Amino acid sequence: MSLVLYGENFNGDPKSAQNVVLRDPNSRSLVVMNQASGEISLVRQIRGPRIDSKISQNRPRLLSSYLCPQCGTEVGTGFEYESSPQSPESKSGSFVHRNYFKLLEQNNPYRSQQSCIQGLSAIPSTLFTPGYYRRFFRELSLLGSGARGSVYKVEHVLMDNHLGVYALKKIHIGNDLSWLELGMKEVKFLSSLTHNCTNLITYNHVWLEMASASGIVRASDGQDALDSEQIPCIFILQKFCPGGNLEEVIEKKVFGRFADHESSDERKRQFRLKRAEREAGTSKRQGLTTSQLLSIIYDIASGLKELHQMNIIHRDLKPSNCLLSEAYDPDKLLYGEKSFPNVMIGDFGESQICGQLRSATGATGTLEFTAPEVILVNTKAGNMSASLPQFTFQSDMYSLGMVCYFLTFGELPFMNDLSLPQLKDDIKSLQIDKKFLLRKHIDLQLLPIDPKIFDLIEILLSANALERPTAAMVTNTVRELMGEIRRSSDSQQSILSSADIQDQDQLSDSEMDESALHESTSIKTPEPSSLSRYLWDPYSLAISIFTVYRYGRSSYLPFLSVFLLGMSFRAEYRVRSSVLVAILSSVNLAILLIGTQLKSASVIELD
Ligand SMILES: Nc1ncnc2c1ncn2[C@@H]1O[C@H](COP(=O)(O)OP(=O)(O)OP(=O)(O)O)[C@@H](O)[C@H]1O
Repeated sequence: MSLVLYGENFNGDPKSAQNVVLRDPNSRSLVVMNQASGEISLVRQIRGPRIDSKISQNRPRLLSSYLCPQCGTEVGTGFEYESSPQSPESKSGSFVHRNYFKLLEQNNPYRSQQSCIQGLSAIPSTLFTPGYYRRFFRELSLLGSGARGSVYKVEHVLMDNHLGVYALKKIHIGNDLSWLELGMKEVKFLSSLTHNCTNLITYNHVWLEMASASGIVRASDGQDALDSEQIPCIFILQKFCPGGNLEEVIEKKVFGRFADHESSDERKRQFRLKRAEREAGTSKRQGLTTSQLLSIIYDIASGLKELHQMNIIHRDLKPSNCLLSEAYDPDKLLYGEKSFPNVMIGDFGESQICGQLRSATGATGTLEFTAPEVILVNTKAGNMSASLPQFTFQSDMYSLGMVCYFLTFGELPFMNDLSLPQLKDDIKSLQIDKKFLLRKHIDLQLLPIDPKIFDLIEILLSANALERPTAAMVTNTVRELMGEIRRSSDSQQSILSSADIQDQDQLSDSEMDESALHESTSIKTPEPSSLSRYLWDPYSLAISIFTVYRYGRSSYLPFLSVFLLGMSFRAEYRVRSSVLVAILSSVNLAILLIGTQLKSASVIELD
């Protein structure tokens, strides 16, 4: 997609044609590039309709006035620009041209000043872009650190204007071409995602720059050993996901576990809260609901499907590499039309093209999520790449199965603190079947879920790679399951609305899941309220008729009995009135027995 700017500035002379390379609706700014000179300038909207509101209404053309923030002159009154309506960015109102950050790099006046890296022999100095990071970005916070580098939340700043938030991965490569190669591998895969994928993290730009080595090597006294050192780094700018990673969200917000970095006050507060809930009997069952699980599995499988269609094997799929497009709130039921925020797969540092031979180092992704057939046991040094078991699309599907297991139980099927060889043995001998999963789910007293999810986990974690479904098959299965749940909740809702509107108001997501669970297991266990309806109602009717017939108006019992009968037909009193009807029938029975005994005693006396 491209935006073509025309209007006063475009007078038919192609030399003066301008391209909009970035549009930020928040600051009402456009960055425009002169096609002929490659020069970049920033303009801000001062008059006219808001650019985001109009674009979202699918109105392709706008008339606006813009101000040059540098000299303050009003420029381009009457600018019009067009946007392709199918562009995903145009829906959200923001737009970043694919080459925008590259264009900025070319506009960087410091590009030629590379004296500081002349001493480096291995990496050619022409590959560096000194000052680019400091000039165009402001570091907001550290998002996390992985095996190869740290990820920061950064704000893109141009001429003191804030133009969007990004995630920036900084990998210290030192003076080592092999590390550079590894870093570039990630970029190569990221850059093959040319279109905007809903379930894959897209990348914006990559460059090399010298950066502080602070925090990399610490001396024994805890001080930074390389504090003042500047070492070569690879910077990878990518889409920022505000919801954080799936591992933290599941552990902390779904299963209520404490994070390592949580303060002791916060731990105490959460502990007290849980204890109070337990004592008050209000503690909720833990776990995700069926619809939430399906939503996450669908997103990750869709991301994998896209990757596999591009012939790429991810190789390191795990919850910490799955990022959320917005924050998860346990009290929120809907995120747009979904039951969980959109999940995107990131970190392509281990990815490879299908068929490419594995390196002889035998490196795997994170062991717990790695398929048993690609785990190396007793690998001899010098083993040839070709003789090593190779990663496949099916090994990615196994990782998806392990992610599903983690989402369902909040833990993995391996013991903690295993040594590496023990863990490898456990992975190789792992046998997961539906019975085991059902048992575990019951033992952990988690929220009820549709057992078809256990079928899915079982088949994805199959020891035989050929039995595992493809990503496309998983998305189809999940879509069907979602449809079934929707249909069952629709029919349940229509029954409820005709039977009892109040009950319908209280129907929660988890109750819908419970009904789906009963339906699909075909063990038709009636819920308590319907049990009482079928058992108690005819019984209470009979007992009331008997009480009225027996006592007439001579006692208060018939009145009480009719009152309770009426209550038992109201859903919200059904359970309690059943107890009262039971008391009433016991009282009736007692009076009947005492009466019979008194009668027979008086007959004996008379005799
Ligand atoms: N695009 C992003 N948006 C928001 N947060 C991100 C983004 N990318 C990464 N993060 C955060 O930074 C953390 C570190 O990411 P990184 O990919 O470097 O390592 P990792 O996947 O956690 O570990 P490893 O390198 O061992 O695979 C992630 O766990 C995530 O919380």
